[in-house]
Amino acid sequence: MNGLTKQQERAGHGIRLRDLLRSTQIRGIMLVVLATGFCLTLAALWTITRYANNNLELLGRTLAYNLEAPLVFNDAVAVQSILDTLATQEDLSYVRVQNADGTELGQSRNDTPVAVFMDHIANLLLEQPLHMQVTHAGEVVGALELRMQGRVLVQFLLAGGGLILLWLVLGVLMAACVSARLQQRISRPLDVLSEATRQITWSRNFAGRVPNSPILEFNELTKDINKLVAQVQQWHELVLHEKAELEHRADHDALTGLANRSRFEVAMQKALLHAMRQRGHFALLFLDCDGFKSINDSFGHAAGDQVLKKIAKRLQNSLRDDDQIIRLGGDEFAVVIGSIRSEQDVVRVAEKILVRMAAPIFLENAVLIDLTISIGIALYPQHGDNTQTLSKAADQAMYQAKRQRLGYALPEPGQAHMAAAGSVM
Ligand SMILES: Nc1nc2c(ncn2[C@@H]2O[C@H](COP(=O)(O)OP(=O)(O)OP(=O)(O)O)[C@@H](O)[C@H]2O)c(=O)[nH]1
Repeated sequence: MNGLTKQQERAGHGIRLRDLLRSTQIRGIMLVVLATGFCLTLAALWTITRYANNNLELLGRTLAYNLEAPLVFNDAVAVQSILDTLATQEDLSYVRVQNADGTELGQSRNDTPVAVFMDHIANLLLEQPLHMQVTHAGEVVGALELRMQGRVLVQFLLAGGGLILLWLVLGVLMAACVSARLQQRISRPLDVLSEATRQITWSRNFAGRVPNSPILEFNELTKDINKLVAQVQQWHELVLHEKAELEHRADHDALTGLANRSRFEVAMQKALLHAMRQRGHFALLFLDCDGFKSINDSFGHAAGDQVLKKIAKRLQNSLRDDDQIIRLGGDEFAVVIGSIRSEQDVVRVAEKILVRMAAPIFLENAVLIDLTISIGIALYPQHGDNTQTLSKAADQAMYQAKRQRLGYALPEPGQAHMAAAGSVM
């Protein structure tokens, strides 16, 4: 992993688009620069070589014209004088003049190291030495042999090399500029796109959307991603909704919407813990309808269901929001009331419930039902210090209330039998 950036680690081990674009750009521009430099050099070399060869021939003709008279008179001094003058003025490295018999009448040679070096370069490119005859009135009077120095050629090569180097530097600078521009115009929108996608995935914020891109293709991709995110969002919301519904169904009663038996232990533990911490009290009420079976038998199961729903509603209306109402099953309900200060508080609640339950229940088909309920009350810590003992105490009190038609009952302090209805500890 050494040498890899965090983004590379995240993206795996592939090359980044930005780097790929940059290297492709630089390679492309370098290739163009080198190719054009090479072609230009070839064209220029060809031109200069042709020019130099023509120049050599022109020089030969000029010399031949000037040497015509001295050669007719076989005047070696005049020949040498012309050679000295012309060879130093022109770019010549070697000139030799012979008369018609082949006798040498004059010679000029530049032997300096620079001239010798340039001579070698000129020999590579030019067709030399140039041999030329000197004629007079149609007769050959002598011959010339001459070579160019190649100074101009070397100057051209140096200048050309410098230009190519400059061209290369400019090419690299151009590549860097183009690459930076590309990064701005392609990589940045792509970075924005991938960052937004990553944010949505990581934060699971499916309400988020990828912003539009100035590049058409990226924009199409953005639209597709956003469509996909919208679908995922819908799916996610559906899953969340179903999950919530399943969770609700798991601990709620389908008929009344109250918490079901699975919540009873949780509610009791919560109330116990709170009361123990606060050194306070709480109450458990067990409620059971009297003769509910006869309602089912007389009016049908659907009517029984309606009655159970009304009872649940009346219980909710009689209690505070933070009191837990649980349907234990059938016609049995439990109520856990926290923050009880005294027994009178619970008694008042039980009486309030009984008053509400005493009102007749009207069913849809104009059936009127009179229903009574029995309530058993147990208080923490007086009647038990855990769920089991409190449940047992409340249950026994409820049966006591039912048997004696008391409405509600509490266990007597320190006794196995139940307290009488309305008794105060
Ligand atoms: N309609 C309806 N009836 C139910 C439901 N659950 C249980 N029951 C019925 O409720 C009745 C409860 O009967 P019991 O436990 O004998 O209660 P009861 O008739 O009130 O008798 P006591 O409690 O002794 O007064 C049974 O007939 C059950 O079939 C329900 O969800 N809907």
